Amino acid sequence: MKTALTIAGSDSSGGAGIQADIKTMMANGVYAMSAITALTAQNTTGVAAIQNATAEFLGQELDSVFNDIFPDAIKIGMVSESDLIQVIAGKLRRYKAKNIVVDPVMVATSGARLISEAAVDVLKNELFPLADLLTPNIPETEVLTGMQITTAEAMIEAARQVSEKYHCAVLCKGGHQLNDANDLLYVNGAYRWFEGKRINNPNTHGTGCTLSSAIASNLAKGFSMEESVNRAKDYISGALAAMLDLGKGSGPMDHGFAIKNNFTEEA
Ligand SMILES: Nc1ncnc2c1ncn2[C@@H]1O[C@H](COP(=O)(O)OP(=O)(O)O)[C@@H](O)[C@H]1O
Ligand SMILES: Cc1ncc(COP(=O)(O)OP(=O)(O)O)c(N)n1
Repeated sequence: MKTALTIAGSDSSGGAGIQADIKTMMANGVYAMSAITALTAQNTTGVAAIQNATAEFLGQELDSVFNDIFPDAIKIGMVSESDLIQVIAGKLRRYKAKNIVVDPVMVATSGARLISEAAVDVLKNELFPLADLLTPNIPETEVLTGMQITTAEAMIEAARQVSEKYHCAVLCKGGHQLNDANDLLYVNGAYRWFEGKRINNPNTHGTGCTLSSAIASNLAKGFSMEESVNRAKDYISGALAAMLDLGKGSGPMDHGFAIKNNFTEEA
């Protein structure tokens, strides 16, 4: 069985972060492992508190995973402080990690800031150069380029700039702002649109986490970057279309929609 590791924060309400990643990886047929960067006290209405792991402990989590079950792909999500980012970068280099997907999580849809101002530069300088794929949404792409992105052309130009600067593929997600649910992949000097029909579901908590871990799962299984994105788009569309409705705010998706079977039947 292929394996994937998520390095991210825990979401106590289970819709984003580590919990979304593990559910997604399982539904996409890979063995899921985790290194937790932070605990968040969070639900569908917002983030009440954040407790970061220490850099030393995060390092021990990563050593424990890499020295035993080597991950075929890695997804990196919320990492809020510079020292944690530096530990991750050091371990990825040391263990020669491959198929690295970095979701540059900055602000939750609920409005909570999930990375300190100071850590954004460390993320760019230390982690981005190790990534095979970056998956910023439009506000994150604006922070990374200093551009204002209001058109499809601006999305292409911004993705080009990020891809050339960090020598990796970039998937700029239009889900929250532009163009239906069309995302733009910029890879090796060329771009391709991945078109998604916008699903009229107000419950989109954890969409970014879910997409990036679905892509990592498919890279772990040996699919190309383009096919991994294609399959991940199909998966997230299915999870949104299942119309789960939980919580008082923007609720989670049904990550298990594709694996409903005898074990999920109710009495
Ligand atoms: N209502 C929707 N219908 C279909 N796809 C969506 C919808 N909202 C987001 N997506 C898709 O979910 C993925 C995550 O995008 P996005 O929500 O922008 O990420 P983030 O959570 O990082 O802001 C993208 O592929 C995006 O196109
Ligand atoms: C612990 C944790 N990590 C990441 C996020 C952000 O999730 P994301 O999928 O980018 O988007 P929203 O959930 O904000 O739609 C989070 N909330 N918590």
